[in-house]
Amino acid sequence: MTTSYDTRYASNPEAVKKYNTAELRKEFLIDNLMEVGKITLTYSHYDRYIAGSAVPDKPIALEAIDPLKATYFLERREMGIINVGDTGSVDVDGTTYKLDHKDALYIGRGAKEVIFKSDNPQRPAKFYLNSALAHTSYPTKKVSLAEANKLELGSLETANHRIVNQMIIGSIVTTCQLQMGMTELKKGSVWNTMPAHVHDRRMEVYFYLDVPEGQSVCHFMGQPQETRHIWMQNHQAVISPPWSIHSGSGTSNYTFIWGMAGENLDYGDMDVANITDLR
Ligand SMILES: O=C[C@H](O)[C@@H](O)CC(=O)C(=O)O
Ligand SMILES: [Zn+2]
Repeated sequence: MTTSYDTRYASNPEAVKKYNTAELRKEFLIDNLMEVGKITLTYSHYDRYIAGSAVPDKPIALEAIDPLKATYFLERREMGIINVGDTGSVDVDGTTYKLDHKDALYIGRGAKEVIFKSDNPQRPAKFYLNSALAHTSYPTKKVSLAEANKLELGSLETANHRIVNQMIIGSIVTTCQLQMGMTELKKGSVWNTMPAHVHDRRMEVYFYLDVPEGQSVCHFMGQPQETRHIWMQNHQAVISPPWSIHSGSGTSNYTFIWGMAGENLDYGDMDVANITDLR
């Protein structure tokens, strides 16, 4: 089996208050990404968002999984892809999109045949995948890291100097629900998304990468006055419910990919939690 999936139901913040470490990780952590020769997917019932990966040692086709009850994966969905490995390509209904390290691809609803390939199977492409429901079909488009809309946030003094690369975002690609990008922390900065925020109208998934060997990222989640943490390793992802903050602090600098979907497409529509009010 090249494709496997795992289902995560939505949980109530009142129930999550009582979770121990193992329960919290089982519910929110995605720790089976980037397996060579496989497509691994997590289907979250928050906005029916799917996060996963495809690492082709030989060409791998995207197949519909049972919970979609669809004849092909993108029958009612759109997809965003960011390559965090070596150069590869994605064939979408016969058109080849070459993706270098950190390039993104948006695929609109209705694409029937999606095939993942690596240029060199010894050094495979590592495609991180996010997918949301789509009400209509918008054109497929590649977005390189150079084409991203860049926001410089934070400062070295507060250990959160970082560049937010907005890649799959309104001004660059038209999507139904999906927004994706990659935030790179500068050397000496370890905090992401601080001050933290929630957006109850959108769920979000964070995928951590560029975490050096022997280092980790401590990811903070929960309602702003009821936070919990999940220690995360390189190439792991975490589901952020709409009611949760999503912020992290690393033992070094690192990068992460954020992806979200829900009620609106307004990136700046966040409810920021004051740092001194966090509990
Ligand atoms: O809703 C937006 C997302 O949480 C991220 O884009 C935030 C982020 O990359 C950062 O502050 O570093
Ligand atoms: Zn957010």
